[in-house]
Amino acid sequence: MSEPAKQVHLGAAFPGVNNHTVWSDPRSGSQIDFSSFRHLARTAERGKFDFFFLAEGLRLREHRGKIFDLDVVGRPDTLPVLSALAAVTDRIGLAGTVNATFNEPFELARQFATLDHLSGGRAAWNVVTSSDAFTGANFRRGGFLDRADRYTRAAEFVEVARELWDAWAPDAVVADPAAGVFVKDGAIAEVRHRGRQFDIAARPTVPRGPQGHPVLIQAGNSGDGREFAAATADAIYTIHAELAAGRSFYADVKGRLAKYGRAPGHLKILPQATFVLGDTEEEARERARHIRHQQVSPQGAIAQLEQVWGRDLSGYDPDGPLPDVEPLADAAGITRGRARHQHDPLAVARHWREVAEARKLSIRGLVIELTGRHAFVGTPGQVAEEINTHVQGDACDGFIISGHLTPTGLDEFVDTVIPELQEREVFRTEYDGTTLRDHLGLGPAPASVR
Ligand SMILES: Cc1cc2nc3c(=O)[nH]c(=O)nc-3n(C[C@H](O)[C@H](O)[C@H](O)COP(=O)(O)O)c2cc1C
Repeated sequence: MSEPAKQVHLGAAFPGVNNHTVWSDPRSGSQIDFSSFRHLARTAERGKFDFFFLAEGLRLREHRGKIFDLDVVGRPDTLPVLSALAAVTDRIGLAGTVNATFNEPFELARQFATLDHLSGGRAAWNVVTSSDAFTGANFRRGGFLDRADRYTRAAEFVEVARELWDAWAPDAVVADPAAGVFVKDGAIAEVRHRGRQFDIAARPTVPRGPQGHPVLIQAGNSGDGREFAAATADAIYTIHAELAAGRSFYADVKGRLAKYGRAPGHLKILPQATFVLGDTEEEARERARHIRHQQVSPQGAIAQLEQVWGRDLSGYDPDGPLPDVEPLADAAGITRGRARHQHDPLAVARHWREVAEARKLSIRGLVIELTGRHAFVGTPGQVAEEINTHVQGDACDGFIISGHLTPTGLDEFVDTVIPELQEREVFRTEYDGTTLRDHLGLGPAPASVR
């Protein structure tokens, strides 16, 4: 008998604070009103998604000394939004991105345990590790973390959070009126932790949550990031959505699990992806072309070029060729906050020149060509088939997907692609369990050590 097909896992990301979110479209709604978050979360729940997902940005991006206002700017805080969504959804997981560099374990463990209670076991924490000084200047530590330390801090952070989540015995609350006892004697441990990053003695105030430990997601790509995920996380949010790149990432990360006593199924690999649908493939491609032009405006193309070149290029024509001047070697500084292409601008510029020359592309054409996200483009059947090919081909376990429009960008996917996946028997038609751990097939959290 052949093996049963792997089940596809899906997260629904609220469109981000980046140029992939098309805010200029007349159909685009509020980025801030609760009704937008509610619409998207409920749509994803109607589609039986595993979870709804919010990213986090802690500092507004600046470009050439000004707030970068070509993309969406500004977002409400993640945890209150997810807490409010817990009240208007029943089953879907609620995943929030929160930084391990600038927060404290006691506060964060308490907040996620609370979300887990409010949602009946649907909380997930996406642990991110951005450590740049620009963002760090927001915080009372006044500084930031050496980049090399970002995962040692994250690992110690998660270790402490787990001790805090385990501090209440599962049966701590007895509420026995006859005996006059509310909490069992000795059932709430004091957590004492002395490490390089944290030195605390704490007795958590929130009882153990329904999931024990909220689901942990990790977003990061380096070797250290992969190792941290293999040791610690339940899922990875990755950028490797192309089939070949996905396969090699998948093999690499799943191959790291055994040494931590973990099985391949314990860590789900979920690349980010987007989609464009049409009644025919040609219509979908035409729509995708239109969306890319909405995402990369003429000014946006110049701004992205300036990020790589590290200098003012406002005098160049976006519909003309690449600048004849070379990038400044030290491009860091023209854009502050989360920006792409900062690592090796000279190499990026070389590659961009080669592509522009080979394909005879203007500045804007090149940026459109090279800065898109992985997109599934086609009819609903084609998109479902491609998603399934990635999952069955061990390039991933599913995707965290986002549409281009807030908040209705996912409607079409839920109405047309989800039924195609269900028809192929690779995606649930109903939720089997009640918790996010159930949806992801993770089994219970490690039992409390108490
Ligand atoms: C797919 C993906 C999504 C991410 N989302 C966020 C985010 O929402 N907020 C944030 O501060 N950092 C985010 N990050 C940044 C990571 O936490 C991390 O700082 C960065 O990837 C550097 O770590 P690395 O060297 O291991 O890749 C994301 C990273 C990836 C790969």
